[in-house]
Amino acid sequence: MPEYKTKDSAGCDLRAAVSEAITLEPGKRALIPTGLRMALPEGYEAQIRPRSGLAYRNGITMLNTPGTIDSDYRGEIKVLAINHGEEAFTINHGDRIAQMVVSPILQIEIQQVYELPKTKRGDGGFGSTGVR
Ligand SMILES: O=c1ccn([C@H]2C[C@H](O)[C@@H](COP(=O)(O)OP(=O)(O)OP(=O)(O)O)O2)c(=O)[nH]1
Repeated sequence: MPEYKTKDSAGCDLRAAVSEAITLEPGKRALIPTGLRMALPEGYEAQIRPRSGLAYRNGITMLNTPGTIDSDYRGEIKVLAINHGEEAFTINHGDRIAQMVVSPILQIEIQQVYELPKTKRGDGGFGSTGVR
């Protein structure tokens, strides 16, 4: 059983738990099992994120990044990997394919209102402030 801890780094690595190697052709995606199930305390979530080295070198990221693991989820944690690179990439059993970060969440209740407080930005977004 590999160790999963976050003492010296923000995320703990997630390893592929596959009976057979999976080859991701360019542009293709796959759900990769990790063999992990967990019970997060209420008020926490886990995020599944890419490893930057795999992203940089091989174009392997998570399609839904950050994937959300709910505190009431008891199923196997899976990684939705996608190959954005130009070459096929093979994932073998035990490979570190992603990382997981656990963080507290704010539990909120959304209220419907007819007016919002004014700000300088207002409706501006999506590049409204330019690049310089
Ligand atoms: O990368 C991921 C994302 C999600 N999950 C699992 C845990 C999570 O708690 C559950 C549901 O995820 P999400 O809420 O993102 O999916 P949804 O499409 O909204 O499905 P649901 O209707 O089941 O909430 O799927 C994973 O194992 N890996």
